[in-house]
Amino acid sequence: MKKVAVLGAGSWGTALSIVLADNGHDVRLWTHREEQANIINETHKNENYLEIMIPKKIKAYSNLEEAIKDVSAIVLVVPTKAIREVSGQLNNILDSFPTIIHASKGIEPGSLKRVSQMIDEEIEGYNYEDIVVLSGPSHAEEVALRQPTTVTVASINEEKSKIAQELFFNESFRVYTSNDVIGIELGGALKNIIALGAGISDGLGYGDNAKAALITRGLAEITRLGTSLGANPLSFLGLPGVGDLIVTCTSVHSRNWRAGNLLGKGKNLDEVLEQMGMVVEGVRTAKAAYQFAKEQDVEMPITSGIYQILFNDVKPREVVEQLMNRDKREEMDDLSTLLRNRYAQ
Ligand SMILES: NC(=O)C1=CN([C@@H]2O[C@H](COP(=O)(O)OP(=O)(O)OC[C@H]3O[C@@H](n4cnc5c(N)ncnc54)[C@H](OP(=O)(O)O)[C@@H]3O)[C@@H](O)[C@H]2O)C=CC1
Ligand SMILES: O=C(CO)COP(=O)(O)O
Repeated sequence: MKKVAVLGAGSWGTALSIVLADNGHDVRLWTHREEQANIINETHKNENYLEIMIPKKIKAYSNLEEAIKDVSAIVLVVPTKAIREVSGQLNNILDSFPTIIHASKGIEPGSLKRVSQMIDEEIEGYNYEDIVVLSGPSHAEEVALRQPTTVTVASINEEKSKIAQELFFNESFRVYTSNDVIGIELGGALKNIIALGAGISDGLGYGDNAKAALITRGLAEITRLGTSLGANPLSFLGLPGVGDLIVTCTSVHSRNWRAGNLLGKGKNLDEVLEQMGMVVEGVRTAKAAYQFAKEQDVEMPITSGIYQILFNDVKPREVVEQLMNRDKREEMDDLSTLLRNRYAQ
């Protein structure tokens, strides 16, 4: 049994706490709101985020220092926009270096940093190579019901990814390892943009053909950007790539899909975000990926179209028309060059 602190008591933090508690660990679920910690401890529910009973042995904390005392692992699972703030708070109170596993999916606009890079910048003295990312097709709602789920944990330090695999692995939560931190983080972050697109497509009344096109061509542009940033292209064929694209683009559980669906039905971004009440990571990540694509000189037409819908009030149908009328091309042209170059080395 290990002592583990899960920081972030939203849907995903709660679901991951349940996996850890099922595995016999002493789980401390930290929220930045004292009232929420009291409610969780009294009722064993976290109703705004998940409609399930939380095992009684999971204890909620609102005091960060108490929550992380003597833990061997910290699971950081706040929205990407809060990663720096929470990591900064940790920096002030950590007196040892437990294994840090993050499960957040996003890229920071402006700096274009991935989550592990932000953690590294905020926590002094922590070895970047030891940070672990957990990602994959995993709706919190299904994980909390112990439905079969598969994820990947990646770290440059193999020993750390094995520690994370051991912590979470059980009969309904199968965990693979990888050393491709860049690919695993980018796959999880960038698929949220495509999920917004899939929701928009459904909101416009388009069918399965359009969604399959978005998933497949979305994967192509994720792979283009990802490999230009140093990811292994094969990672995008795995759980945090294709797997997570399927799960978020085809499910009403996905907040990104739901937000896109409302946009497709004619609501504007402010109205959508107000209605959602939970984090929609694809919005900020679309801003970051649009900027990244320009910097890296990588073609990302779907991401660019979604950026135009989100931030420039371009009508979704106009974007669809632009996408369908782009210059004719061979399907695999740049991807085959990319794979040839990589494996010729
Ligand atoms: N839900 C899912 O199925 C999955 C989510 N993820 C990823 O996990 C991350 C978290 O998502 P999820 O749990 O779903 O999000 P939710 O919106 O469900 O919950 C976010 C939680 O973080 C808290 N929070 C927000 N800002 C801060 C802050 N500055 N300090 C401390 N806590 C803060 C929120 O508190 P408050 O209640 O006050 O707003 C809330 O408890 C995202 O990056 C998401 O992409 C990954 C896989 C699956
Ligand atoms: O990442 C997820 C499932 O793997 C959850 O996606 P949403 O944030 O769109 O709900």
